[in-house]
Amino acid sequence: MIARVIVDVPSRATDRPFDYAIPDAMAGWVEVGSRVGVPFGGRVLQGFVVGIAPFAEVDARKLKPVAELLDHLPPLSPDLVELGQWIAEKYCCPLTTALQAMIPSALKGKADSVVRLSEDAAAEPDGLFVAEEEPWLRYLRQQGGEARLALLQERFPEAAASVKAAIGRGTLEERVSIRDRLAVRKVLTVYPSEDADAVRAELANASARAAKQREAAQYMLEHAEPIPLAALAQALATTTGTIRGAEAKGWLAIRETEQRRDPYAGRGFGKTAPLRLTEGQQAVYDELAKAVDDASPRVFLLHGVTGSGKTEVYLQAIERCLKDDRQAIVLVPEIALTPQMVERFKGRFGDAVAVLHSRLSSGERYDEWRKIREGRAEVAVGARSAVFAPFKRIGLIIIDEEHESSYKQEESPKYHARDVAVRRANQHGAVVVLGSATPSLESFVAATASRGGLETAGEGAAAKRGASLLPMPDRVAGRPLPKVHVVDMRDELKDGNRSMFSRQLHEGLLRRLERGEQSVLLLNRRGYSTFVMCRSCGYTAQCPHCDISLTYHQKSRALRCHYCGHAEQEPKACPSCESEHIRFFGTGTQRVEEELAKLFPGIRVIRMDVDTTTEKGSHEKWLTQFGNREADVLLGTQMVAKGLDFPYVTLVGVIAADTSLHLPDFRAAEKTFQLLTQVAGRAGRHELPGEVIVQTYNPEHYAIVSARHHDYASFVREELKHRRFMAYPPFCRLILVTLSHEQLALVIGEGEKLAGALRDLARAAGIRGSDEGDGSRFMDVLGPVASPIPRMKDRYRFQCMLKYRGNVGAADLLQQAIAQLAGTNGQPPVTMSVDVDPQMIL
Ligand SMILES: Nc1ncnc2c1ncn2[C@@H]1O[C@H](COP(=O)(O)OP(=O)(O)OP(=O)(O)O)[C@@H](O)[C@H]1O
Ligand SMILES: [Zn+2]
Repeated sequence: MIARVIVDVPSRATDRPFDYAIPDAMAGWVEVGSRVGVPFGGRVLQGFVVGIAPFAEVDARKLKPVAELLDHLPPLSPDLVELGQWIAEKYCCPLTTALQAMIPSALKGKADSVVRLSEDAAAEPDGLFVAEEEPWLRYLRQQGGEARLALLQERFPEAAASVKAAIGRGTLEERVSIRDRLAVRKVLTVYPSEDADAVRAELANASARAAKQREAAQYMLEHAEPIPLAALAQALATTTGTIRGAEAKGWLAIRETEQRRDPYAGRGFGKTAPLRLTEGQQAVYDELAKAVDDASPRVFLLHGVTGSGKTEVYLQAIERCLKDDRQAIVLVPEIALTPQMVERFKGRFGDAVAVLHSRLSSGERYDEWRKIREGRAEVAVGARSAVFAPFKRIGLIIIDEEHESSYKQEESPKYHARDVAVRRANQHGAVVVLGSATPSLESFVAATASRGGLETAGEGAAAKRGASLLPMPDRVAGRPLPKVHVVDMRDELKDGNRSMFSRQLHEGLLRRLERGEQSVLLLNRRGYSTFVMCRSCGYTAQCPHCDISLTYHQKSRALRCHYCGHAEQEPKACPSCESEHIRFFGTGTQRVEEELAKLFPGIRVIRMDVDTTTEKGSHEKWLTQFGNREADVLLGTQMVAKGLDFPYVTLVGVIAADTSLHLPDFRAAEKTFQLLTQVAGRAGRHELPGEVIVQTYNPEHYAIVSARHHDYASFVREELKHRRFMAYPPFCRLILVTLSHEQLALVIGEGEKLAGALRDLARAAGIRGSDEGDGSRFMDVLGPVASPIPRMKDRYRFQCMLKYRGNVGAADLLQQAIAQLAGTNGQPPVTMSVDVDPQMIL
């Protein structure tokens, strides 16, 4: 049999399967999805098996064999391999990049070639046909018979030929060594002897000298439960050596066993019972339950206002799915993976829940992933990549806060978890639930297009099959949505208030302090920067490697570049005019914190932003403290806007609603509306009524007006008008290509060539521009133009944008165009990064 293998070299030239013979010893073990080591270009590389075939496409005698099989259980299943192929095509990336994205990082590791003396050769030096005194052989023996091939070649360049010859004869075996060999944590564990009676008899006769060994044996007889060696030694106040002595006598056994790392070990999750659903919840649940039972792929958009009880509906739908003996995946934004959220799922489904997110160590992630792979979990709760959870029979995939841009991966493969989920659900006959209080326009249009007759690009995730809209317009228990006040900051200035707090917000905070209630303050820092500017000449500090201002960090008194990490000391005088009137500008969370302390002496503030949440577990710690009412104010960036449910929060303040409104991004208004609605939803979720104060310089902007009235429908109506007029998604689709290189002229030249090639290809395929036909099927090639950040890490950046609609095969045309630019090595002379359906146009 033949294995068709994708080697782990992410380049265009190697992006196809290569055939290898499956040795007899591995027959039946090598499957689609297996990870193998294969000889490739003089080395042994890691690869994935993507096909098994009876015959090779090349001369079978020239075929090399698979060198080794790397796992007991294949890390990927055939359906995941197929999903990977779909991702590679749709998002224009090498297949190996797509497959690597599906496995935990502990399994990734760089593959290294290792050589080892074969057993025969080690026993019989003559078999090597190499003089025993050859330095490399001596070295290898000193190393216990094994060394990295690259290291051996580097140390003994003159011996390259004789090493190669030894490999050829098989006296030196070449293997792949991958770090994951260490990924499973093993501990030495003590087991009771299998023949307890014999041990008892011996203990009765043994001399008194081995008292501690007897004690250990006695302990194991009494407890009969395996215990880690170190723990037993500690419990008996003795050494591990003593216990090994008891093992030597046959009184107990010591074995290496795996120790599973459970990130939530030792934390009790109180078991919760299903709540009695409200009428609104029941109606939605009934629809979902029916679809889950049908087991045919469906997509639902659950549009439920904040606090409408979406999570309870998810929980009960999952329960239904598990009863049908199928598994469920729940995706939540990384930021929302708070203990609160995890608790709700663990509380309902206990140990059947595996949790996957980036704040776990890679070992913990690996163990949680294996819990799924080995069938010990039924529900996976996690961020974006949990969409690849290796379940066999998926019945339900839930995407909470489906509008969140963090579902789009920013590095290759640049996939959107929502689209991948819909595809995966099709493979499994599963139901997808997209839940949000503020659905993305793409999903909303897909769910209403069939009824409202809106013509759209029609290829979005939800549009594929036509999503069904499930509304939940009311909060649980008839609680009202909080009242939203909009404060015009221009009036504050006119009335002589120069503070960052309006009089109304100041007053609101004061009242909460008096009443012992809590407040959440949001400073949307995106688009903000705390930059350094000279008041005399207007100089601003720029990164020497990137065209972007440096950001001031007060703690270290340093200026840092957020793109390349460049750091420098805060200047004492302006480097340009030597004036001393140089200072930092902008309103970071740090400054708000200082201002709060000044205005409200004794106020207890928890600040949550990238600077205060880098440490593992810090995010949790802050929220627990706030939940225990150890602080009056929770101040932070976007991360305070999502998913939090605290009963004593009665005031939400938005310090500057405009910061995201004026970004050079066609989604700016949508992002602003979503953020305001989400953060407003944190107030008054329980008995105490809530109030929201939004400060802005644009009180008449429709994003702010609609948020003020909790009016999603009017926002969408207005926003769709703009999108249609500008021909932006969801009325078209986009592909962004960014070209980068150290040489400016080369970037521009290649950009021109790429755009030219694309236009020619489109014309040849009979695809017209947006201004030519009726607009139902077109493709425009925009650019090349300089990227919004035209230089990053000393590389110049230009971009081309494909704007298209209808079935034009844009990704395919792009691949062809890039291939035309490629040199003999298969790569174009500049770096090209492709982003299909970009979320950010930066
Ligand atoms: N059927 C019910 N009966 C009583 N309480 C409920 C019910 N369903 C949900 N709740 C409670 O209502 C509150 C809000 O529910 P939940 O957090 O699920 O809303 P949500 O729609 O997910 O909100 P958001 O989108 O704002 O995060 C929670 O405290 C939850 O325990
Ligand atoms: Zn920089």
